[in-house]
Amino acid sequence: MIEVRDLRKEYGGFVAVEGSTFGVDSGEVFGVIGPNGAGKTTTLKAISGLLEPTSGSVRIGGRRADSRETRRLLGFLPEESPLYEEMSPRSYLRFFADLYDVPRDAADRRINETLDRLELAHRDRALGDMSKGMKRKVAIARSLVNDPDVLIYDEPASGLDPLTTNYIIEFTKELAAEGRTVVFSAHNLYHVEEVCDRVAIMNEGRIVTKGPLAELRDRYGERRYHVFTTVEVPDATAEGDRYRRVVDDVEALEAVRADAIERGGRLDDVRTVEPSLEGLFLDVASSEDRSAPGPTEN
Ligand SMILES: Nc1ncnc2c1ncn2[C@@H]1O[C@H](COP(=O)(O)OP(=O)(O)OP(=O)(O)O)[C@@H](O)[C@H]1O
Repeated sequence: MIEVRDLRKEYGGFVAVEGSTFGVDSGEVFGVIGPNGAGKTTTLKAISGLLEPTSGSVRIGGRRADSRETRRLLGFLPEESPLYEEMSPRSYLRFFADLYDVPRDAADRRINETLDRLELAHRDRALGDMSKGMKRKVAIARSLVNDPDVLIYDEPASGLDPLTTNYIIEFTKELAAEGRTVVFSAHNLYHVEEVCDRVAIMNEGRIVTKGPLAELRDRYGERRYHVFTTVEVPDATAEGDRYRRVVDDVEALEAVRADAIERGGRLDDVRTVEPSLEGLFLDVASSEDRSAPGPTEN
């Protein structure tokens, strides 16, 4: 659905994005993650046809990102979305539906449905009097007025309280489950972990790695085992009436079991702890420093 090839964007002489290549399949949720200034917004704006690449190409459904046809099937949620403060959500959304030539009846139906799904009350109150979370929901509703197949969401839940953040993440999942393709940027890695099928990790304008999260975890993250025993074993910490030892592999786990039996106890429980994306990101960044691995294919 989305094909980004060798994307490069310079601002003046400054290279903000360089050599970005990736594809996003129809119905997929793809995360672009990385620290501030990594080039996420620039990438998302280029996909949305709002920024012309210095070189390279972006194609959506086989067409140029900045073509009229593409614009009709795309919904963009900017990182900061200034709303017209004196307008109500309803009049604001009608205004954008008009820009897309959505017939008034269909527009009103869609606006009501979307605001219902987003549980947004006070549809006729001025936007200026609304909370940050409510405004973000209106901006999300705006990205849906043309019923787009492709959604490009720049930090959709940034700076919101945990409840609203969770709500927006769940809503994004629903949009993907309806078959829409979603490209999503975040620097809070927890959000990405919740929603994305695959991710590209960016740093200083380049994609340092990309792929399914599980694969990136296998490549970079370390899985650990938390082993619980009924008796004290070396290097274990007491936890209630049990002892816990953290090990890296199955061999070490077996050794803890043997230690427990030797001391007259037994293995009580084992929990596998997957590395968090946060840890994974640090691993990728540090292996970049050491060996600068090239980006992998899709
Ligand atoms: N219009 C511009 N003119 C000059 N430099 C720019 C412009 N827009 C972005 N940059 C620079 O390009 C780099 C990438 O910016 P971009 O906004 O794409 O990063 P980002 O990963 O989205 O960061 P953040 O998480 O802070 O939003 C940054 O160093 C930024 O300062």
